[in-house]
Amino acid sequence: MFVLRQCLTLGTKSSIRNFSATTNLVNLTINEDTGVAIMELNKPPVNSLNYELLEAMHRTLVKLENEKCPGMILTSSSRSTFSAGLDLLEMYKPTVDKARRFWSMLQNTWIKLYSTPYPTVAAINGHSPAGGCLLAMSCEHRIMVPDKMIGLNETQLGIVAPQWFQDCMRNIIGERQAEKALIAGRMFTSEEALKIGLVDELATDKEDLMQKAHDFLDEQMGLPPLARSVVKVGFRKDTLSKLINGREADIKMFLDNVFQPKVQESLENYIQMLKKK
Ligand SMILES: CC/C=C\C/C=C\CCCC/C=C/C(=O)SCCNC(=O)CCNC(=O)[C@H](O)C(C)(C)COP(=O)(O)OP(=O)(O)OC[C@H]1O[C@@H](n2cnc3c(N)ncnc32)[C@H](O)[C@@H]1OP(=O)(O)O
Repeated sequence: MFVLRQCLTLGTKSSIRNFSATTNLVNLTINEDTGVAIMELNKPPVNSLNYELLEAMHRTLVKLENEKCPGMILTSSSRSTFSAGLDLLEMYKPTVDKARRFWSMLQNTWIKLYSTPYPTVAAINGHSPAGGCLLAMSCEHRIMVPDKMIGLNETQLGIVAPQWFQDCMRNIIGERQAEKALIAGRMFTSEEALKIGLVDELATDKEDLMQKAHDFLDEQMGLPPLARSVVKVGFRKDTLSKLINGREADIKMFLDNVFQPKVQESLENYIQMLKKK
C-alpha cells in the first residue's frame, strides 16, 4: 500500500512521505511494507533541471540514504517527458554566482544519485534528452515506455556534454557506441536505445513500467546489501573520483565555456526555437 503524506519537517521513515513540502518539485512516496521509494520529478511541463529541482532531488537522496532506503524508483509526473535535461534558462545569460551555484548543485545531485548504496531504477515514462538521460544513466537499471527519445544531444545544440556525462554513457554502451552517439549528439528512440543497451527493458505502458521497476528492485533487494553496494560502488568509483577530485576544475570548465558568445548564441537560438514550436 502506498501512502503519500504532506509534511513540513523531516521525520522518521514512517512519518514522512512527501518531502518537498514547500515546492512539491519532488513527490516522494514510500511503501510502508517494503520501504521502496518512488521519487517522482514534478516540475511541469517538462522537468527541466533548474537549481531548485536539483536541490529538492539532492535533499531527497540524502534523506533516503540516511533512512537506509532499500531501493528507489526515479520517474516523472509528466505524461510526455521524463526530464528535458538542464534548464536552459539557468545557462542563458546567468551571473557568475548563479552559474556556479547551479553547476555545483548539479554535481552534488549526480554524485549522490550515482553512488547510492541501495538499488536504483529509472522508470523512463517520457523523453529523456541530455541531463534527463544523465539522470536515467545514473540509475542501475533503465526501463522505458515505447516511442520516446533518449540520448545526450548536446553537440546538436552547439554545447558539449561534460566528461562525466560522457563517462556515464561509455560505462553503459561501451567506447565505440558512445563515441559515435556523443559526436553526433544522437537521440535514440526507445527501441533503438534497447538495441544498443542504453536502456535495459521496454514497458508497454506506465503500469507495466512500474511493475517492471518493482520486479527489478525485488530481485536486487534479495541480495546481501553490503556486498551488493560494495560491488556497485567499486564499478563506479573511477567515474565518481574523477569528478569528486576535479569539482573545481569542472566548474571552471563550465564557467569558461558557458559565457562564450558562441555558446550563448546557440542557447538563445535553441530557446527561441523551443518557444516557437
Ligand atoms: C566546450 C563546452 C561547451 C559548452 C559548455 C556549456 C554548457 C555545458 C553544457 C552542459 C550540458 C547540458 C545538458 C543539458 O541538459 S542541456 C538541455 C538539453 N535539453 C534539450 O535539448 C531538450 C529540449 N526540449 C525538448 O526537446 C522538448 O521540450 C521535449 C523535452 C521533447 C518535450 O516536448 P514537448 O512536450 O512538446 O514540450 P515543449 O517543447 O512544448 O516544451 C514545453 C515548455 O518547456 C520549455 N522547455 C523545454 N525544454 C526545456 C529546457 N531544457 N530548459 C528550459 N525550458 C525548456 C519549452 O521552451 C516550453 O516552454 P513554453 O514557455 O513555450 O511553454
